[in-house]
Amino acid sequence: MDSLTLFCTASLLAAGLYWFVCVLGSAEQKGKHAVQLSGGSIAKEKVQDKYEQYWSFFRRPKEIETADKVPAFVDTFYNLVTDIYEWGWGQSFHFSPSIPGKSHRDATRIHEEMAVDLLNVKPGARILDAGCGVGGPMRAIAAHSGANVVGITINEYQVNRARMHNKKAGLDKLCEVVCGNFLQMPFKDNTFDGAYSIEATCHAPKLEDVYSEIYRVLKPGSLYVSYEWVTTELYRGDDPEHVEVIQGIERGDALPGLRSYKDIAEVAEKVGFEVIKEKDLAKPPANPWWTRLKMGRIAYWRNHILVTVLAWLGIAPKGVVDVHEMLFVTADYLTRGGETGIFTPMHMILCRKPESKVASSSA
Ligand SMILES: C=C(CC[C@@H](C)[C@H]1CC[C@H]2C3=CC[C@H]4[C@H](C)[C@@H](O)CC[C@]4(C)[C@H]3CC[C@]12C)C(C)C
Ligand SMILES: C[S@@+](CC[C@H](N)C(=O)[O-])C[C@H]1O[C@@H](n2cnc3c(N)ncnc32)[C@H](O)[C@@H]1O
Repeated sequence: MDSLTLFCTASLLAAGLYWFVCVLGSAEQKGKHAVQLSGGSIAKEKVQDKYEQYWSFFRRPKEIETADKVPAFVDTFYNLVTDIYEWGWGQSFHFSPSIPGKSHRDATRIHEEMAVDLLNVKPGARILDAGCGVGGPMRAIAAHSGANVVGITINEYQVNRARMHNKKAGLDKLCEVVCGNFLQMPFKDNTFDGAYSIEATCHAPKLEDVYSEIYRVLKPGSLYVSYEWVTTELYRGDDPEHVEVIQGIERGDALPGLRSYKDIAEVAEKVGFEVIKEKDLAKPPANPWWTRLKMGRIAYWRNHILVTVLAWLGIAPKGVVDVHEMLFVTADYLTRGGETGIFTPMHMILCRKPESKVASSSA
């Protein structure tokens, strides 16, 4: 081979590699590139062990049922998946109904804005995002409503990512991020003008514990909206296929046990909320939320090759390959959950904390 041919071949290979890794492998909102994949706050050499530890929770299901172990288990999960989510999905870690003619990004934003529109808050209001991830929804909501959003997440790596994104978006004056447990929040009673949670409270071992905390920090008369992950009225506990799909979703998404749609309003009322509205936003005429997952299949294969090569080269931590594989399988269970209609990630509930009762003079 003469030197010109060698030069051209090498240039083509380099351009091809650049395209495969940096263009195809970039995050939807350019938050993360494949070469930057990490295990969150976990040291590179410990990622594989932590992944094994994550799975051990499911080998000993009683452990997950022990409520006090759940936040640590969820924290480990988000160390493992946060970079992959940002890289392969974007900065909003949730689903939304697809909207014909609109991009995933627009459909996501519309779903987020709907939450704050339901809260009916004014610019300058202080609202809570319970389980804020890296803050995709928080930024969309702050920009749309002019409200000050305080987000809380159990995962410190997400706190740092969210703060960095807030600053980059010029929204750090409106958006604040706190590292903490939404089952015991570091906020004073009656201090928020509204609250929302998007696909986050499903991680709570007892819904009552997170709803009562949100109730405590809300000012009387203010509203709370949540998009909940639940099994629907079509789910049958005696159908082995249904059970397999739901268990697959629980294992791949760090869930201590999916709840039935019936439990949501019951718990909200139990902690003191008035339920104003409840609706499965996935029901027709909404278009399927799972088409985005299904359409991504070719990209997942490409991602898997990319992650395997990067781990082999020592650029990505070894355990990332297993985590990616787990997500690959989970995507399939989620799709089956959506297609069969036995599962929804967007059972919406809107509630109000009642106005304080005026003490009667005879009391
Ligand atoms: C609300 C939660 C998370 C919901 C979704 C944001 C994530 C659920 C499954 C995730 C993914 C599955 C497949 C991945 C794919 C194999 C990879 O190449 C790129 C990232 C995925 C698409 C990833 C992205 C995020 C999800 C869709 C839960 C945890 C309560
Ligand atoms: C699927 S993500 C959704 C994030 C965000 N709502 C979004 O839509 O982008 C779930 C979030 O809930 C948070 N979370 C789960 N359990 C928590 C807990 N006990 N305390 C605080 N945050 C928690 C996770 O850390 C993560 O940020």
